[in-house]
Amino acid sequence: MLEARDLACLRGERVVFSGLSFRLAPGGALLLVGANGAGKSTLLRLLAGLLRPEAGALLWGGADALADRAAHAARLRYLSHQDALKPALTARENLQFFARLWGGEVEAALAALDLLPLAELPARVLSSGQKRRLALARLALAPAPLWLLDEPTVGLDAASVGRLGGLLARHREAGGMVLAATHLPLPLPGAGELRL
Ligand SMILES: Nc1ncnc2c1ncn2[C@@H]1O[C@H](COP(=O)(O)OP(=O)(O)OP(=O)(O)O)[C@@H](O)[C@H]1O
Repeated sequence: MLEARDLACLRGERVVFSGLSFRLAPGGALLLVGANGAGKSTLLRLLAGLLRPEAGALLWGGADALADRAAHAARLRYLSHQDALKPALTARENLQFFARLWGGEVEAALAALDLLPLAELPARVLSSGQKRRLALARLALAPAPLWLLDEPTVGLDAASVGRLGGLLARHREAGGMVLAATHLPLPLPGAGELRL
C-alpha cells in the first residue's frame, strides 16, 4: 500500500500543492489531472524520491517510504517527460543498459512495444513516438511494484497506446500500482482521479 499524507511541495518560493493525501492499493491506478503548472510532474518527482516534501509523509506498507532512498528507488520505475535514452546506442543497447541494472529479457521488452524491427538503429534516429516506445519498453523489463508515468502516451500512435494498455493491465493483474499524469486518454480501466 502506498499512502500520501498531507503532502506539501515548494518549487522556488512557491507552494505548488499542500494538504495532498491519497492511498493506492496493490493493483490500483490513479490518474493525476490538472491544468499546466498544477503540479502533476512535481508530485511524480516527489513520489520518485527526487524532491523532498516540505510537509507531510509518504508511506509504503505503513513505514516512511523516503527513509531509505535506495530501497524506494528499487521499488519503482519513473518515466519522466524525457525519454532518458543514450542517442549513440542502438535501441537494443539502450535496453541492455537498464537490463544490467534491473535484470529482465531485452528481446521480450523490445517485442512488447513492437521495437524488434528498430532494434539495431541508434536512438538518435528514432522518431519521437519511437523514442517514447523505447522509453516505455523499460517497463517491460523486470517487475517493480510502483510505476510513475509522466505523460506516457505523448507522441504514440493508436497501436502503441494499445500495447501500453496491455502492459499496464498485466502489471496491475500482478499487483502492481500505477500513477500517471496525463492530458490524454489513457487505457487504465477503473483508475481513480486525483485533481491538482
Ligand atoms: N525548478 C523549479 N523552480 C521553480 N518553479 C518550478 C520549478 N519546477 C517547476 N516549477 C513550477 O512548479 C509548478 C508545477 O510544475 P509541474 O511541472 O509540476 O506542472 P504540471 O502539472 O506537470 O504541468 P504540465 O501539465 O504543463 O506538464 C509550475 O508553476 C512550475 O513553473
